[in-house]
Amino acid sequence: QNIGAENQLDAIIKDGKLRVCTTGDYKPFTFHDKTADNYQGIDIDLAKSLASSLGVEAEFVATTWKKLLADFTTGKCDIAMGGISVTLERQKQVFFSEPYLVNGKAPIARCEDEAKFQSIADIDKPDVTVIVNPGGTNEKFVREKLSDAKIEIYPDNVTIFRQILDGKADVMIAESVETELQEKLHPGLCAINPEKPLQYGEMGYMLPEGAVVFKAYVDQWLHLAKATGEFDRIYASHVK
Ligand SMILES: O=C(O)C(=O)C[C@]1(C(=O)O)C=C[C@@H](O)C=C1
Repeated sequence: QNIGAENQLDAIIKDGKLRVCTTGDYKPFTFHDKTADNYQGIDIDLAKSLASSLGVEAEFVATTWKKLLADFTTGKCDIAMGGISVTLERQKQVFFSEPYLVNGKAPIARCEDEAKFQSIADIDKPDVTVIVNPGGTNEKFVREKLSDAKIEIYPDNVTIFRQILDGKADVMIAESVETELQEKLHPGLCAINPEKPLQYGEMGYMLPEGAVVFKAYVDQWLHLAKATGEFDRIYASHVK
């Protein structure tokens, strides 16, 4: 259905559901658990909290990093949540909520290589293989910053970290929150300087272009989630 932008909030309430586009491949924000057949993560819990504040159900709509913008701009969902970077390129076609996290791109590698990969220049060498998931800002970053290193595209952002451990690639450059979690999930991998990312980044929720009333609501809900400690509680339950 094509909802007039200014009526988005009313339409969601009337519809009884909040359709949330999410990729399900990005811990700790959005993860599709195949066995349990459900979505888990910081942004999944926050989506449920947003839906509940509206008195509606959250309905998760699967998307991919490649299809995210197309799925969103063709109206497959009301909001997109799950570790999405705010970019000016996307902002030309959509609105973003206020940013809810600041982090940025940082490397992760086998721990024995930590000293070898301290900077972009260290990584950008012909004998270094950088593995990257396609379609998002990780791919954009490595394509812009690396010219000599080998770039290997690997489609599954869930098993991608295992590839480094197995020696199929040397480094991945991802978001610092993610590298800090993945080093815990993969003993042998080390997040490299996550406190000093190689590039500044912010995460936000993707909203329909022009949906000013809905954006005002989401921003206020987010503000309250932060002010009341709900945001921190949800965050801490996924990042131990
Ligand atoms: O495109 C974005 O918004 C993202 O931040 C998503 C993105 C990516 O850049 O590919 C970020 C980190 C994860 O490793 C997976 C997905």
